[in-house]
Amino acid sequence: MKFLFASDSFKGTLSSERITQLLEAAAGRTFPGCETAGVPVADGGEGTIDAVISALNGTYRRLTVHGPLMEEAQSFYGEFEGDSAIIEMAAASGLPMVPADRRNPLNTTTYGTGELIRDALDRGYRKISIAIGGSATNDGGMGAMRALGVRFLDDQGNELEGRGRDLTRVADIDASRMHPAVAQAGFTVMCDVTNPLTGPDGATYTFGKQKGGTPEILDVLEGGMVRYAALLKEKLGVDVDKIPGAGAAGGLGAAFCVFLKANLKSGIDTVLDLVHFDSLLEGVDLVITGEGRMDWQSAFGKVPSGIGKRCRERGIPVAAIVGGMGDKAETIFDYGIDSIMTTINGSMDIEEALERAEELYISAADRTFRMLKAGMSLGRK
Ligand SMILES: Nc1ncnc2c1ncn2[C@@H]1O[C@H](COP(=O)(O)OP(=O)(O)O)[C@@H](O)[C@H]1O
Ligand SMILES: O=C(O)[C@H](O)COP(=O)(O)O
Repeated sequence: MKFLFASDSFKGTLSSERITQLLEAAAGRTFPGCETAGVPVADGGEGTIDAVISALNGTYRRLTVHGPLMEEAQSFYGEFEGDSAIIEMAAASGLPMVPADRRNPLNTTTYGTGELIRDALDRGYRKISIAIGGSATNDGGMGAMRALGVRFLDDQGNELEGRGRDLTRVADIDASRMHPAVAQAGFTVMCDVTNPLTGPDGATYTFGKQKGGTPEILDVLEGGMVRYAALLKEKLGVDVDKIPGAGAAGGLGAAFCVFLKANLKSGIDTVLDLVHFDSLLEGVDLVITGEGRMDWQSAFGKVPSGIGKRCRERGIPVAAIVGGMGDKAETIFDYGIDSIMTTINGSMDIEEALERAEELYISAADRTFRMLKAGMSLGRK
């Protein structure tokens, strides 16, 4: 019996690596002597640098940047031998960095992510991967581009800060003062979702609510984002609106396409390739994956859908252990995931679930393995 563990982190509560440790212990309790392997994975959101640094022996560079509300924030990116670096936008502009009562995508900015890129360029890195997702922002990437020298102007010629609310004001773009090293560098962008920039499946209406957007705020931001997309097309000649991934991280994907001439890739597929996931599947009987919350968004390129796709191609069953389930979580059954177990095991509010994350995960892991063991005896009589 061989199990492979490859779960996304549970945002803000459990890292991918910790989940692997908990699964290894639980597997041994129900299947003593079973063979297990684990690999940290991520899809572009929080935890992507950790997964890639552990797979490729990178090191962390730590620095101070501006967080999502322009506050001072400690951040980091990953450095590798040669001239490669990996940046995770969630490490500078991520949702957990904003206290719940201050979350409002009109006010947040990706400026800090631009500062990370600027630092990497200044230190000579020219092959830069940027993982995007898990953001607190819906600014179309204006903040990040401003940190790299692009000026976004209102109809009076005043420079805008590059927060979400500026999407409704931006009337002109001046990219002439872009950091000179941008032109010498190659950027690969790892998106955690495949959503377009605008529309019902776009950045604002899909992910704006979790960033604190009320229906009224989302309507304002969507109006601004439509305007912004038209301006990018008019001033820079690039039509990003329908590119898959342009809507990742509140439209940061779109800005990277336009200003950095970046290729947008699936974050999970890129990470799975980097950790040689396909070869890890050799001889595996069952894979366990998961994420903090599984819902209809999970099929848009998140960890479970990426893992499910590769396992289904090889006929390997996949069980998911997730914190909670939301709307249409069962859609994931069409993407190679065979079952979903939640860690929340009784009536409790989300705060309690987050506080007791590890204990609840252990219980769910034990229940999962017991269920698998029971399933193995089916048809034996
Ligand atoms: N231990 C947990 N138990 C229940 N829900 C959790 C837990 N950890 C995170 N979550 C929920 O998961 C949500 C984030 O989803 P997750 O799948 O981890 O991130 P992402 O969608 O960025 O990949 C959080 O808003 C939180 O409500
Ligand atoms: O808006 C974003 O940051 C993402 O691309 C999706 O966010 P999530 O991974 O935090 O749900």
